Amino acid sequence: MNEPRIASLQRVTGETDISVTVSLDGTGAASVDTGIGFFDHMLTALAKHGMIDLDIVAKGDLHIDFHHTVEDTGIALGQAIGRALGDKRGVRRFGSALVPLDEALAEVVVDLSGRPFLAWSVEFPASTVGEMDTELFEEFFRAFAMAAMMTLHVTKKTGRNCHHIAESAFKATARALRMAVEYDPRAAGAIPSTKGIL
Ligand SMILES: O=P(O)(O)OC[C@@H](O)[C@@H](O)c1cnc[nH]1
Repeated sequence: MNEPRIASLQRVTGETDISVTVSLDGTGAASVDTGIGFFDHMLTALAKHGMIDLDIVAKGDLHIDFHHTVEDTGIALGQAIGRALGDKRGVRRFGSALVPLDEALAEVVVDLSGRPFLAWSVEFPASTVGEMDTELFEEFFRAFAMAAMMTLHVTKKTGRNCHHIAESAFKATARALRMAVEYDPRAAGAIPSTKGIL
């Protein structure tokens, strides 16, 4: 326990080429280049508020649309976080956060369960924000949760501005994840599951 939880990987398909490095015990330093400005802004917020150092370079078939790049970034990031977590010995496992951005309020609950699941309850009043289709946020979070083998509930409590709604969801995910991956001082290095593995 308390070994540096760092993971790097590269995921290459016929559609995307994505390199990710994560450090779960970082300061929230981020270097993100996906070719999609708003997405970079969201991933930078995820790093900052999750206190996860994040280095992402994603090259994708953006001439088609942003779908493959957004989804595959979720897969690669989720895989890297899952790899950095290892056996999850001594972690809190559960995390939750309510985070506003102006009129928007998002609630996120994370369980590092090993059972991948996304419960998405976020409606956007418009179909785009920046140059991104708002429907892609669900694709990102689903891919991320599946690849990280976590249970993830993302709920919009309220909100009207799409930028605010999206950013509150990413920030709440960051804070919930930060709580879940942190070491529990009372866990004494135990696996936080009655079945002995996660
Ligand atoms: O974390 P802060 O909200 O202090 O800063 C980021 C935020 O100001 C900026 O991303 C934003 C403000 N309104 C929409 N987005």
